[in-house]
Amino acid sequence: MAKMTDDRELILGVLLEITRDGVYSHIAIRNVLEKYQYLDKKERAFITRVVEGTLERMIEIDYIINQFSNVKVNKMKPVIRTILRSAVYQLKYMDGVPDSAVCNEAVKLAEKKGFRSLKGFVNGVLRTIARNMDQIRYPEKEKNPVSWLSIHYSIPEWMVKLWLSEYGAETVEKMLKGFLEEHPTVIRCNLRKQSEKELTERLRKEGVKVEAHPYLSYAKKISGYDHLGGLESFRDGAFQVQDISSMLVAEIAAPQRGDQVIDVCAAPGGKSMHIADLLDGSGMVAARDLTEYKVGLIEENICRTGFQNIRAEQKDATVFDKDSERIADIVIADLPCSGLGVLAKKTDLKYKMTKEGTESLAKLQREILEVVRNYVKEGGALVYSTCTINPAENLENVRWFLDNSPEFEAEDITPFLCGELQKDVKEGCLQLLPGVHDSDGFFIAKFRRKRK
Ligand SMILES: C[S@@+](CC[C@H](N)C(=O)[O-])C[C@H]1O[C@@H](n2cnc3c(N)ncnc32)[C@H](O)[C@@H]1O
Repeated sequence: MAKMTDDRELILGVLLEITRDGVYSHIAIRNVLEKYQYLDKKERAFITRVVEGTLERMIEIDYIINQFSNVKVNKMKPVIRTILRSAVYQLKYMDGVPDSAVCNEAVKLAEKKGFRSLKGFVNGVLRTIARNMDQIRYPEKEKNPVSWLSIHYSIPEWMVKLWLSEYGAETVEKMLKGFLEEHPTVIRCNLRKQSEKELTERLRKEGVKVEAHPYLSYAKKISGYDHLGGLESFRDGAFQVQDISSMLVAEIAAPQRGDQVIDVCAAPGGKSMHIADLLDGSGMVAARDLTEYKVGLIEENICRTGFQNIRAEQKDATVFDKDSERIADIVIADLPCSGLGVLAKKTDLKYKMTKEGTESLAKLQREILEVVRNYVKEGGALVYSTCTINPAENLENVRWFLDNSPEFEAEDITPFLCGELQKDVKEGCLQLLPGVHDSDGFFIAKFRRKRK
């Protein structure tokens, strides 16, 4: 039992780092699991599940707490608020943990953290919630769809409104459900290292379950392994973890032997490595990013695969690089964005991103596009992509770009896609939606510099 208390204290620490101190959830979770390597598999899984689940369901959890507590969540001390949140997650979503244990452990933890005087409060709120879990009053779906969707799927109201106006209620609900579903790991076979068939056989020998992905033959869904670092095939660089949506960028870029490619925002290097692979040892990919740290991440990936036709460079994409003027057959602009298409993977992002944040990112994207279009040679291509489902960062930016860049024309990406995706191409571009497509939310457009 003492061990469980320790786990809950670790959970509290991680959640505070994320919600109070602004640390990214994947980093906070990775740090704690690395620091406490002696924890067994079950404890590690418990910590990960409670942290991620609490973040995933935090809007609903706060709504429940507010219904039964006189002190509202936003008035509580961060430690108490966080203890209550993770306890309510366990009460509502983890059948395997008895309610009494959840309440007792939360009370003990409050005392251990110096809140002896609030033990009664924590106990009272949690026991009332445990008793009334079936009696919670939610907003009515028909009368107040925005609140209902927001609370039911724990998505901020401003995001629900944004998507309702663009995609309609039925699609939005599919998307929100999609964010909460578990997704298998998707990998890309490094074709230069082996065929997809050879990789599948190798992975199966290592005990991994491998399934085909419907959108691309060399993409696979894998499961049933402990951790990636434990697989020799991964350490050898036989494959790359990459969502299918990201793989489509290189497919749509369609590099030809000997092409010069500049990827202006490349870290950690997924799309650059993919293009280097498709170039089959020829040409060159300049994989750039802003900081030394990010460039280091690209270098690690280059090292792992051993590819020779790619180099990492530290360059600010908003600053014009004279040496790159009109030299690229392909420029990849996979730009910093609000990330609203990957909320399933980045559980804390929905609380950190704001409407204003999306607006300034849309501006930054325009600023970068204005600079990097100059690197595309005559007849060359510029591929623009984001991992968001915010129209202002996607189709609206495409329209803006075409209006302001008469030397470019839109290129229809339909021929580069499988039949299932071709029907979703709009104005030559593809908007993938989580829960609707078998992928993250993602956007891809392609422009070509006209020949004179
Ligand atoms: C969407 S991520 C790129 C993901 C990458 N293309 C891949 O497939 O692995 C956007 C990247 O833009 C970088 N970035 C942000 N501002 C930048 C700038 N001014 N110049 C260059 N890179 C920038 C970020 O560091 C981040 O790595």
